Amino acid sequence: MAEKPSVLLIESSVQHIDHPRRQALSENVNFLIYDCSSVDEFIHRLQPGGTYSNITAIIRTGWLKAGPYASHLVFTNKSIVHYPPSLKLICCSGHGYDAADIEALTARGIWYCNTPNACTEAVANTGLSLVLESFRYLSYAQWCARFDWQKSRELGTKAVDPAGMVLGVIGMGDIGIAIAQKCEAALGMKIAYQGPRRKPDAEAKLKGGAQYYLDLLEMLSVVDCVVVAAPYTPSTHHLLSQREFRAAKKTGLRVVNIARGKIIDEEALVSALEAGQVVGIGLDVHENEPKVHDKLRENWMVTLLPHIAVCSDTSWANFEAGNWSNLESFLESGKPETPVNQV
Ligand SMILES: O=C(O)C(=O)CO
Repeated sequence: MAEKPSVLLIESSVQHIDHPRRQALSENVNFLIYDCSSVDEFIHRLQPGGTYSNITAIIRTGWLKAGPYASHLVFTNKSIVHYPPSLKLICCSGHGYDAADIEALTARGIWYCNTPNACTEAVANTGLSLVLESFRYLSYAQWCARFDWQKSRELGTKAVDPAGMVLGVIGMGDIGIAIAQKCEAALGMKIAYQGPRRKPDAEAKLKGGAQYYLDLLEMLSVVDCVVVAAPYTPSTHHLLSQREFRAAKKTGLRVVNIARGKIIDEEALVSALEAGQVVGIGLDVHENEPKVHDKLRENWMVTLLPHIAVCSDTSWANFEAGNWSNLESFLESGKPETPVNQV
């Protein structure tokens, strides 16, 4: 009888476990549980004769930012060069895959799968709340309710309702569209978007359509709030910086980021906030996570979250289902369902 393929599970401390499906899979594969205390130990176990030397797949059930192994960058070239020839598939929960070296994996003939759409709803809900926060400063109001009721009275002249205002979405992918739909439907906002190409299909998903801008500065000069929903790549590094904040409308720009922290130059954001070019901020992601910029922490116009846009049991159930579907499809046909690369 042929030996069952070995699958290494990198479990997250936060996860939703579908026991029957996992049990069914364990009849066909031999699950190994990742319990290395460092990347060096992981590399050691990948060597011939090591516990992980003949694995076929790695499944990371939490997304790259979560769980006890968050700092183990096991999908970068430091580890990839040591992967055994048997390894053909990596499945990782989450939407973004900037923390994995896709080029090096492809060159080694290894599929890499994310779980597209598993967390679109969760991240878009967070985007919607941060957009509202950036206009209404409710996290500050909550602080006032707890510690200084009287201070909250100033909000009567400072907070603004977003109905009729323009939201500019950078990156009109699934998550960008979902945020735009929610902000249009719930807050009555008009939608503009920027990206490398016009997306008529996305525009058709919005009742009032959406105005496309190829040029970011042009879009920033007309929007009241900008939400970053683009992937992090070398070309989106510090996409929003001094020059972009200077292009903002004189009434001030609100800035929301649910994508990746390094897309915004945080020093430039702080300067723009201090100069009044930016008048409201909602950040789920930060330039140097888990560090949060001190000047942002201190400012009442800023709502800060610890990269939790994705965190709901709904997302975790979807993550797990997506990973198992990819593994099952790979075992059946040699090709997973949602690879981000072609091998
Ligand atoms: O899924 C991801 O990549 C996230 O960072 C969600 O917040």
